[in-house]
Amino acid sequence: MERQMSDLPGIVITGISGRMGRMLAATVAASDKARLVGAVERTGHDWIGRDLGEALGGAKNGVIVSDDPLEAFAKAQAVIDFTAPAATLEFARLAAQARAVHVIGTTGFEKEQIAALEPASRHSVQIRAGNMSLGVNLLTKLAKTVAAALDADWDIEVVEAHHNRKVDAPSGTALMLGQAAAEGRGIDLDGMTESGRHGITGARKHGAIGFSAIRGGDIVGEHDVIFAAAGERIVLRHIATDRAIFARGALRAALWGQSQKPGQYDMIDVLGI
Ligand SMILES: NC(=O)C1=CN([C@@H]2O[C@H](COP(=O)(O)OP(=O)(O)OC[C@H]3O[C@@H](n4cnc5c(N)ncnc54)[C@H](O)[C@@H]3O)[C@@H](O)[C@H]2O)C=CC1
Ligand SMILES: O=C(O)C1=N[C@H](C(=O)O)C[C@H](O)C1
Repeated sequence: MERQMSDLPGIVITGISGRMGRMLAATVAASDKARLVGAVERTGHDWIGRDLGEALGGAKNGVIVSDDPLEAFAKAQAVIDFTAPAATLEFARLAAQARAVHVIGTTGFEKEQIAALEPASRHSVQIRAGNMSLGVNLLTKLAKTVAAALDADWDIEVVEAHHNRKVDAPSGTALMLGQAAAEGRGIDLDGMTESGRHGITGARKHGAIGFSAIRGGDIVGEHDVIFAAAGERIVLRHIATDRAIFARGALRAALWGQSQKPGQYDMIDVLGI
């Protein structure tokens, strides 16, 4: 029997006017596996109450931009959320109330905020990753493998570059890569991190994992994991040239989440790698 449009999982996108919100709107609209049923922005934004298609500069699509997340989530099977940490904490609670899958792309969380996401995952599927692309998730595996093969005489440095509007550092991806390297080396990343070097810093701490951030122009996202030893260097690199890779990953997660039990997941779970 042919599948009706209304049988497809309904998706709500939060932060709809943002860089990722717009990319997600295009990705869901182009998909034959999901349909857009809601779009959320912060209260006071000038898109609230407007037809999304028109707000994006095209034809009407019948989705009205809302600042009432609970009402929007109640109509959806999944929420795709690339906003800001405080907003995502609230959306986690509301997604759990609506029993909707919550795909979290937001980065820049404090440790306590990550812990505060857990209670909602007892009632909803929560999928969170600092990077939703296949390439970066594969790179975390490689970083872990390389770190496991090398001793602490190989200095590990994570260098990331992003556009000049990015508000958090190190990037969520850099933290994923640093965490993977720490796991490979069998150390706790906390207490073994070096970042923001400036002035007379003293020599590099033996065994530390370093983080550096570049911000400029319209760089979508670039990450190097450098393993540097006396006389040689290994560099693992990912370059994102199109935000569509993150949006496609997020939509894939939203669909995958439809058949999972409540709990916390990441993109490694989704991709099965
Ligand atoms: N995990 C991944 O693969 C990726 C993650 N990101 C992360 O996604 C987040 C957003 O990135 P961009 O789209 O570049 O930022 P952006 O600043 O362009 O968009 C964020 C949007 O969220 C909206 N927003 C903030 N608070 C809100 C609230 N309470 N209710 C509704 N909307 C709210 C803002 O108004 C804005 O439109 C960042 O944390 C970024 O690091 C970005 C790209 C890929
Ligand atoms: O803010 C961005 O743009 C990006 N954020 C994510 C991160 O913090 O790593 C993913 C990607 O690099 C783009």
